[in-house]
Amino acid sequence: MSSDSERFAEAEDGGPQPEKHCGHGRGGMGEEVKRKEDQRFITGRGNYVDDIKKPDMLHCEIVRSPHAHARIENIDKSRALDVDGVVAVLTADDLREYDLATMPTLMADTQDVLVNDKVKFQSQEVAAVIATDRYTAKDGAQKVVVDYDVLEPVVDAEKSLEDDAPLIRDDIEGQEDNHCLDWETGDEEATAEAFENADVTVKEQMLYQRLHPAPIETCGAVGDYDPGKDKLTVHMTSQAPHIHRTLFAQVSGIPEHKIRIVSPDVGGGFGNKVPIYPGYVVAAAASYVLEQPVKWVEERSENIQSTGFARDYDMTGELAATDDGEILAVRTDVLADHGAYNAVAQPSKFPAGFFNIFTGSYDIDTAYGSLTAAYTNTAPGGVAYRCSFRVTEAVYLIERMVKVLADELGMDPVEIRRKNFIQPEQFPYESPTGWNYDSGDYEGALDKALEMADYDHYREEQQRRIDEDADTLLGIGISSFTEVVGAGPGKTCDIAGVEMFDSAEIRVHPTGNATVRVGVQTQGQGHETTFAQIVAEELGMDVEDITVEHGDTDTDPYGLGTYGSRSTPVAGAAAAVASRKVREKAKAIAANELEAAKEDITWDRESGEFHVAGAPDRSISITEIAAGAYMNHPSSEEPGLEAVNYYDPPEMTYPFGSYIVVVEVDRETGEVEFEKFVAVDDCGNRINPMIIEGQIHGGLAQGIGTAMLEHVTFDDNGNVTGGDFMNYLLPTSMEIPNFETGHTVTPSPHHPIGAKGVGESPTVGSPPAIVNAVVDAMSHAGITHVEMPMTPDTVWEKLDEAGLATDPADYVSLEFEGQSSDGTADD
Ligand code: PCD
Ligand SMILES: [Cu+]
Repeated sequence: MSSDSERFAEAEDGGPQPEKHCGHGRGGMGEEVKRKEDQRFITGRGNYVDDIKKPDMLHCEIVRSPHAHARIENIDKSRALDVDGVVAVLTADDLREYDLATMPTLMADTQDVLVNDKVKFQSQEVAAVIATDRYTAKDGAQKVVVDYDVLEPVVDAEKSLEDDAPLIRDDIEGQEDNHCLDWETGDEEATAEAFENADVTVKEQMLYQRLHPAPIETCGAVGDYDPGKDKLTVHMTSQAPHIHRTLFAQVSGIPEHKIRIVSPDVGGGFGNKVPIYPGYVVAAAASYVLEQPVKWVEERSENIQSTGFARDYDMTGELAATDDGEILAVRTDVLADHGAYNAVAQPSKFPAGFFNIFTGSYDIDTAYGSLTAAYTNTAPGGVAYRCSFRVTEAVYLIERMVKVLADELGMDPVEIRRKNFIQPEQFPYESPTGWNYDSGDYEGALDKALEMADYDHYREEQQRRIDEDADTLLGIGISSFTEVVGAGPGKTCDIAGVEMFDSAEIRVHPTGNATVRVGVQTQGQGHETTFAQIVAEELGMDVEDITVEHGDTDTDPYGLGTYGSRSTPVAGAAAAVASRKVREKAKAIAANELEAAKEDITWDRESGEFHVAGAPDRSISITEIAAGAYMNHPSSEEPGLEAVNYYDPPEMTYPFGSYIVVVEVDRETGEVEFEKFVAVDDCGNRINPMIIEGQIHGGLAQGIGTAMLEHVTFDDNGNVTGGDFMNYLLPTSMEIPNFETGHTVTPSPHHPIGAKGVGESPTVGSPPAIVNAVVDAMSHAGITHVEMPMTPDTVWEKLDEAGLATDPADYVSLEFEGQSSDGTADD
């Protein structure tokens, strides 16, 4: 560990800490503490929204449109109301009375809670049936008769922008076509000039297909209005409870202090649980109106078909370079499908998210990007699926283009990266599109990955197979990505106007243990462990003596929630700063107890104790100090021992990594198998290496799903043809290879404990490595790109195009050998 920790000096009393804290054994920074929360999860004692039971609780089922585009002519509730046990049927007309027929999206568009007039995507929410149990609610939902005037749908962004496309948003005044927004970044003229003067230019079009984040737990809510206290409690699957409370207050007119949002255990979020969905509003509104708790929980296909999708960026990338591989400029143009409403989930001043980080890990002088977004008759979305607001799309673009350029120049993709990397001494580095990278050592991570992957050996093996015309081809793909995570600062990043800071509150109790409350919300990341580790490190406490709470707006300090890998960069910083505030006060109490001056008290990180300078034997632990704070507090201080910090980050953090993937491509079937999968990540100082390892494994699995299997598809009638797990293919353990992980440590210079986020890195970084590998297997025959998901038929078509496919006739005759023409075995 020493070489890592030598990279930075430990600032006096609390600067960035070495990666592994020499094992003082209290479960602080760098220790592989087992996850505290797993005790309840693995013994079946988790408490998810659907586990919540309330006396007199009603159940809600949503009636959804079978059509993608249709005007509602009539809704007949009567047969549903006749069903025994059905209590109410709600439509937009009922919600309008309470001003709840529509709700704002995160980008300030207006979305129907229940369809007001016109259905705009298949599975849109039309009516809600409330009944005494879920089965009765479902029976009732089937008896709601809706008359639709079916309209022509358009589910393709390019077609939706054609002149004769049907108008989707006739509810927006003055809207005459399906154009949603335009955006641009960088210097168009300078970029055009660089392209004109370059030795070489390359261009490639690539679709980052529509994906579904697919958490194990679907979305759900229990609305619970208490007329006695005039208070509305909503238990819901939320990645951002506080901002959801603020939005609920703004939409409903109920004062914010009369609303409590509780996010209990959440079974995966992945960005899917950032937006507000109509179901939440309906459950809350129904409980308010009926004065009884109302539960709504989605089914799987409802979740896939109607909640926030991700990506759907059709991108054109271009690079301009010198003959010897120096990249001079990047240009990109994007056609984005935003679905029926502009409901992308990102800071409000960033209509294309953080896509303009598309210069990646490279020191490129000139860049220009433009984007057009369109409305289509598909569910709204553009959520940051394991992605810091479109950084995934940006990383895919640049890492694919670097491979395209390397092939064009006949250069090794390693060499071209080395030639263009931003160098360690260039940090802080300002990119041509205005990003301020905090720190990085890209070559260090790549070198480590190359060594782990046995790169040279696989290059030789690749050539051998080409020379010998072998049945399988080998491909080696690299991705050296940079992420940008930890939104704020508040002055540039906000959600619905609220600045993106985060918070932590620490209360040390009289007997020496502590409760920590944070404004972020875990969905499986292990915050109950890692936040306790930060406080244990900073206060010299044992990790077992610290309980972390989150997800209750009545008790936790206000925060913006967990997504965009922001918990560690922002709330993690708040936890460290709050701890240091407690430590300051602890010094005053220590001085009182030890009968010394406060200025003479120092804190020793190793022992976790406070002592009088120059007299290490006169020391006192945080437990004794806690007692002193309540039982013998100095007159200079208030009693008690607690602190709160609201942290507005000065900058985001820039984790990075290098992934190397080796694949074998079967020339006969187009099947791709993973030979080797190496992932080297750098997230600065590491809190819990075991949790990080888990984060990387999970995220790589999702990267493989993206590259190989997943796609939400539609037919021309607007039917979702990829809307259930029979058709939307998630990877299982069968498809996942053995991962070899490694790390380097480049601390964030501005973060109180030198940490950067890591949760998204593997999903952001791996798809281009995988695609680069498959392309690499065929690039000697002129193939420059393969679209995701790279199913066997997609790959086989490319093999065929390149003249590399084994004759399909051989394949067919082999298959039917020994069989008679009617398909029965002839023995
Ligand atoms: N340096 C460092 C960093 C980090 N860490 C750790 O790791 C984790 C993570 O972190 P981060 O990066 O900060 O992040 P967060 O914020 O916490 O989280 C978030 C992420 O996370 C991930 N992961 C996960 N896991 C799980 N289990 N589940 C889930 O759901 C999930 N999701 C996903 C996503 S998608 Mo978005 O929302 O789309 O935007 S974003 C995201 C945590 O526990 C922490 O503490 C450590 O240790 N160290
Ligand atoms: Cu994205």
